[in-house]
Amino acid sequence: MPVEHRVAARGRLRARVVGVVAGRVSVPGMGQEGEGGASGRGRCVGWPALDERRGPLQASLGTLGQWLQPGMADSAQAQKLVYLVTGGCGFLGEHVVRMLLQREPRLGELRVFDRHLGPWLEELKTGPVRVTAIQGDVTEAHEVAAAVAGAHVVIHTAGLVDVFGRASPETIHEVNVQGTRNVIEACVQTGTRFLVYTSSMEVVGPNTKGHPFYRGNEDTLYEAVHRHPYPCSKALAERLVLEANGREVHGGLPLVTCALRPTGIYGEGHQIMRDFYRQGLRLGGWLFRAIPASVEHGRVYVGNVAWMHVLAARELERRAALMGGQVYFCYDGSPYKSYEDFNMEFLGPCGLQLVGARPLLPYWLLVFLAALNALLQWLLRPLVLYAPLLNPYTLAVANTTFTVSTDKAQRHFGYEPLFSWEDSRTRTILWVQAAGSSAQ
Ligand SMILES: NC(=O)C1=CN([C@@H]2O[C@H](COP(=O)(O)OP(=O)(O)OC[C@H]3O[C@@H](n4cnc5c(N)ncnc54)[C@H](O)[C@@H]3O)[C@@H](O)[C@H]2O)C=CC1
Ligand SMILES: CC(C)CCC[C@@H](C)[C@H]1CC[C@H]2[C@@H]3[C@H](O)CC4=CC(=O)CC[C@]4(C)[C@H]3CC[C@]12C
Repeated sequence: MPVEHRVAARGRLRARVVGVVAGRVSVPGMGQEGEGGASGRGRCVGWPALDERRGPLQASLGTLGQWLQPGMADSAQAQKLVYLVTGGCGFLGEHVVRMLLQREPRLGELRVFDRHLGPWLEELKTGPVRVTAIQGDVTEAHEVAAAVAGAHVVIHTAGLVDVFGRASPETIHEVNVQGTRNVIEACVQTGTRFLVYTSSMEVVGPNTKGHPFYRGNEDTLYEAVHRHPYPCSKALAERLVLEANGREVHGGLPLVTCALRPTGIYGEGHQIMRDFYRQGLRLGGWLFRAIPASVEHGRVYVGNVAWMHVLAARELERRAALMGGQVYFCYDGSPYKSYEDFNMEFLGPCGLQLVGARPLLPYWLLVFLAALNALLQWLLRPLVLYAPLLNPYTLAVANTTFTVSTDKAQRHFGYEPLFSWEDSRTRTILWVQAAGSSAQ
């Protein structure tokens, strides 16, 4: 393990740096001109309203020239940048970290900030890029500020992803909303100008009424009403990020922010996929259909989500006027299918079978079982954490069509999926097989 030491950051800020390793840089990406678009707004039932802290420059987005620091365009090729990835050791975060090291030619230093640092960071020891592992908590403003100080770009992907009732609503709110507020304030205090936030499709829906969202885009009208703490927190945090666009940061220049909204992410490291696989193995290779095949669920490969983050972060500087304050769904060529049929694309080749062309249990019984699980969770909470996959919220999400069809990220910053559906599928199958065999 690396030797623990402390570094002084700007002013009186201090960060806990637990390791410095280096990685590799390779192939550059791309980018092209695009046009403007709209961002979505959700409503959380039973949650506090946001502080109305709008930046002074928000209403007056300038021309590209106004956003560039003097000489930036000329020195763009030569300038090496410091990136910070919060949540860099999570499922998505690890892919973002690796993608930056492989595909961001201007990367000079990569800071990986997470509550729990992964041992795989040690692998990144060779190569020209300095990788700084920072163990920290986004809910601690001083830790965030110390990590952000001196960074050019922040990719804020840290979050508490919990739709199963493992964490309290207050904790989810604290990490996802206050954590995001801390990241924004740190950017403002320390002069960091570019912030990419990992939002979620859950910011839009499915809503509490179970309305379908069919091939929707960023401009599709949809009644976004949330009750569950996770989508509420993501919606509030996304709003904070978008409203922070244009705020003046230390040094006088405007903050530029955007939010990326993945649908259900799959790929190497996807815990729920691994859990389904293990459950199937325990049941002798069978899984039982619970949701009608006609309910389509949007899914996106983790490598493409990571690639979209890298491109968005890169292009925020050049296309600030266009991208600032915008939201983008994350999409790729993954087929539209029901949650279970989609999982079978990977679990099938691993030897599992999905039983039933139609759900084996009537829907009312699933609703009853989900409600029973919720009741048991509440009753048992003082004694033990009971958090099964099936609860009223997950059932509603799984049972509501939610698919996106958009090219906004392509138009605004030249995003094209880096991995084809075939590649994404093969990579995921190989990972499921390896993860499954390591569980035996
Ligand atoms: N998994 C999915 O299908 C989707 C995820 N997202 C969003 O993507 C982001 C990443 O999600 P995943 O990688 O799936 O989750 P994950 O749980 O694998 O990763 C989250 C990371 O954040 C870190 N983290 C949590 N609380 C923290 C804190 N207080 N301080 C510092 N680090 C903290 C965790 O240690 C973890 O490494 C989240 O913001 C999530 O809301 C959005 C859409 C879909
Ligand atoms: C047994 C049930 C009938 C099936 C359970 C499946 C569920 C566990 C999952 C179905 C849909 C998933 C969610 C969806 O992909 C959207 C998400 C976006 C996020 O930002 C976080 C994760 C999630 C909420 C994801 C969670 C698991 C499902 C509810």
